[in-house]
Amino acid sequence: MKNIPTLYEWAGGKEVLEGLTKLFYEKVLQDDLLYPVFKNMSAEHTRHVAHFIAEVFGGPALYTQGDSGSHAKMVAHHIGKLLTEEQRQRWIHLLLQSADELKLANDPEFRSALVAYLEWGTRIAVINSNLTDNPLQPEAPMPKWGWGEPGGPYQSEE
Ligand code: HEM
Repeated sequence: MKNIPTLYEWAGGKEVLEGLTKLFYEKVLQDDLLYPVFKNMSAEHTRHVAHFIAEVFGGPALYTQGDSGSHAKMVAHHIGKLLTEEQRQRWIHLLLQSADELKLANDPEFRSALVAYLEWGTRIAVINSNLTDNPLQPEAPMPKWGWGEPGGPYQSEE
């Protein structure tokens, strides 16, 4: 059987993902639709998002251990932000544009897994942005993303 790398390994690891989010948020801050949403983001935001994705993609615990983050803390950042579908689509568009510009792995399998994750993650972010309370318990596990299929429909925590 072939040795299948994690998405993290295939993407190129920590430096590649940090480079991706760095370029991405430079674009975000130039974008009329997203600038108002991100204008107050912290200096660490860019690296934290890279570390979150790295961990979800099967890499080391860069977000939960390195940054003292958790899935619930990440979700908390989106609560009440009232993000729109238009903003979500622009977010994905700029992220994928950054991936192309940086020549991230572009094989169909990797890009399919990446887009699937971004579709899932951004839709969850929009749902959470319309809530007033965090639906996650502090100890909720980090999501894990691999090469395969979602496995079932969205069902709320209620
Ligand atoms: C896969 C999708 C996403 C992931 C993995 C993600 C990840 C994160 C993480 C890890 C943080 C916390 C950063 C920190 O600790 O400093 C955060 C904050 C935030 N995210 Fe997301 N996010 C996603 C989608 C989105 C989308 C689609 C939007 C808006 C269109 C958005 C808007 C924000 C905002 C406004 C914050 C707070 C920024 C601040 O500190 O002012 N996120 N996100």
